[in-house]
Amino acid sequence: MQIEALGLGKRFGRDWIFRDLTYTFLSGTATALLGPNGAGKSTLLQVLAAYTLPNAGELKFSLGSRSVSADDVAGHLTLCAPYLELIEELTLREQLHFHTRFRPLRAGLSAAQLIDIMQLRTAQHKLIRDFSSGMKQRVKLGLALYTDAPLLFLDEPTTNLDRAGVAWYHEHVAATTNGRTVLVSSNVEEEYAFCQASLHVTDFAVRR
Ligand SMILES: Nc1ncnc2c1ncn2[C@@H]1O[C@H](COP(=O)(O)OP(=O)(O)OP(=O)(O)O)[C@@H](O)[C@H]1O
Repeated sequence: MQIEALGLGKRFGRDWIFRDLTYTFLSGTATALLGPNGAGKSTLLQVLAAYTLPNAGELKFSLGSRSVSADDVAGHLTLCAPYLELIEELTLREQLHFHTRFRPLRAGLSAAQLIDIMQLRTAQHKLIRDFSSGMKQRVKLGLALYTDAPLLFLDEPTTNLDRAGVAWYHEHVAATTNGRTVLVSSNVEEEYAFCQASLHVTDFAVRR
C-alpha cells in the first residue's frame, strides 16, 4: 500500500507538532520515522494510520491502482505500539483465537504455529496478565508481524526485549517485511537498520 502525505500538519491546542509534511511512503518500502523524544514520531504514525485526524493537509492511500479511503485503512494495517494493550484476562491461546476471529494470519499459519514462532508454547495457557513485559512485547510483535496485512507499523518495537528478544525481532522482521509497506518509529538504530528510507520528523517541526 502507498501512503501519500500532502502538506500534512498536526497540532495539539496551539502547538504544531509537524507542519507542511509532504512525503510519499512507497509500497513495499520500509521507512524509519526518526527524531528525539517528543519530536512527534508516534503522533505522525497515528496520523498515517488514520487513527488521528490531521489538522492540515491530506492523506491518500492506495493499493495498486485502487484508492483506499481512510475509513478502510484499519483493515489493511497491523500495528505494534506501547500504547496498544493485550487483553490481560485472556490466556495466550485465547488471545490468539480472539485476534484471528477478526484478522487473518499470514497464509497457511495456524495460531498454534504462531505460538511456537513466539517461543511461548509453555506459556500458552497462562493469563496474559501474568506475562513478563518482554513476553507481552513478543506477543504484540508476533501478532503484528504475522497478521496478513500490507501495512505494518512498528512503534518502538524492541521495548522491553532482552538480547535474545532483539535477535528474535531481527529474524522475524526479515521473514515478514518483504513486499509490505513498513513504518518504524524509533530512535534505536538497531530497530530500524533494515529500513530502506528514513524521514526525520524534526525536518517538519515548527520553529517557535
Ligand atoms: N493527546 C495529546 N495531547 C496533547 N499533546 C500530545 C498528545 N499526544 C502527544 N502530544 C505531544 O506531542 C508531542 C510529540 O509526542 P510523540 O509521542 O508523538 O513524540 P515521539 O517522537 O513519539 O516521542 P518519544 O520518542 O518520547 O516516544 C509531545 O510534545 C507530546 O507531549
